[in-house]
Formats: sequence, C-alpha cells, structure tokens
Amino acid sequence: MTLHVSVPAAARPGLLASVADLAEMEVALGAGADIVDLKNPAEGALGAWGEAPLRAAVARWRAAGCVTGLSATVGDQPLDAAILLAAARRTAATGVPLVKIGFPLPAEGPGAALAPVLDALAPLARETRLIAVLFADQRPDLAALPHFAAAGFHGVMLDTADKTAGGLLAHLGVERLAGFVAEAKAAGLLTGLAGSLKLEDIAPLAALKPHYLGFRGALCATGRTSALDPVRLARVREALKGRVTA
Ligand SMILES: O=C[C@H](O)COP(=O)(O)O
Repeated sequence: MTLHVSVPAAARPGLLASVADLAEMEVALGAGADIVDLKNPAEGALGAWGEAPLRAAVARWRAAGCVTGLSATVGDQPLDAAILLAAARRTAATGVPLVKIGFPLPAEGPGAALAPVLDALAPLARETRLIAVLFADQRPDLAALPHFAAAGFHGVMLDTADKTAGGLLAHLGVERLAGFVAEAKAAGLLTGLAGSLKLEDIAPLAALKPHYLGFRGALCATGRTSALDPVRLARVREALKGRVTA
C-alpha cells in the first residue's frame, strides 16, 4: 500500500501532532511530526479550523514541499450523511490532503446508520484521502472496518470523544486494540491510535505497530486546549523513536 505520508511503513509508529493554529504548525513541522493535524481542541474532540487558516496551512505545507503528512478534522458532527458530506467537502476544498471525519455512535445505537453515510462519502473518497475516526469510548463496531475500506477510505483511527473520561487504554484493552490495528491494516487502511495518550502509553501501543500515534493533550503544558509545548512535543517524538523510556 502507498501511504502518501512520511509515516514509517514498518518499524515504529509515526507521530501525528494536533495543532491549533499556524504558529503551532511551525513548531510541529520543526519537531519532525509525521502528520501535522489541523484541529481546534477548544471546540471538541474533532474541532475544526476555519477556512482561511486551513488554506494558509495548505499553502505553508506546499511551500515546505508537501513532505509531511497534513490532516484536518471536519468538526464534531452527528452521524448524518448530508451533514458529514458537507463538512468533509468544505475541508477537502481547502486542499488539505487528509480529511478526518468522526463517526460517533448514534443515540439509538449502531444499527444501519453507517451504510447511508458511507454511500454518501464514497464519491468524495475517490478525490480526497478520507480518514474515519472511531471513538474508543463509544464501543466502536470494529467489524465495520472493511466497510470503510470498501467505501474508498484511505485510513481509520481510534480516538476518544470525551476527553475527561480517560485515555484510549482505559476504554479498549491491548488485545482489542491489536485486533483493530491488524484488521485495519489487513483492509489496506492507514491506521492510527489516539485518545489522551501519555508518554507511558507509547511503548505498549507502538508494539501493536499502528502506522501512527496521535497526540494533543500530552503535547501541552496544561491540558489539550492550552498551547503546544515544544519540550513535551520533543519528548513524545523521542519516545516514539524508542530513545527514551516512559
Ligand atoms: O488526533 C489526535 C488527537 O488530537 C488526540 O488528542 P488528545 O491526545 O488530546 O486526546
């Protein structure tokens, strides 16, 4: 599979760093993040950037040679085909190469709600690389992974929706996560893990060999809505390279 981003295919997982503005994007680029993830943490788990800063980030990324992966979130949206398609189209229109779309569990349960959403997004998936984000704290249906691949999604990742309710490993055990990574990779999907990850989570999660691990809160001094801290970012970068023990 061609990954289209500079995430190492084998070896250790790459670093996805969520950044809240253009200044933080510079810090993440300088620190060697493999995927710079444009996200507004103040507006929720998948808070979106505005259109003008997204376009500015794409211009900066292009000026830097498009070497690093660049993703953006489309905002926290309900599992509704029209709403998700409009949000994904808005983000894709700015030129961001990886568009992250959350798939929250609908209030009435998983049911058949996913199929019409994937049908609606499949044409866009032929033009833009879409990443599905499933939420570990909402008991995601991992059997759905092949459906994302069939709809043309480029990747899938696990995150957490409620940032006050514990990290990824508080919701899904290592065995379940190993199954997620194996099934997603078997379906040919770029595969990521995130959700209030801390330094000490890196070793057990890296052992599962996802393509990347995603961080925001651990990169900030006083919580995920505070400013990115270059020192913490460097520590996470080094830990992902296996150079420090958490
Ligand atoms: O996509 C990754 C997320 O931004 C992770 O955020 P978090 O570490 O605060 O849960």
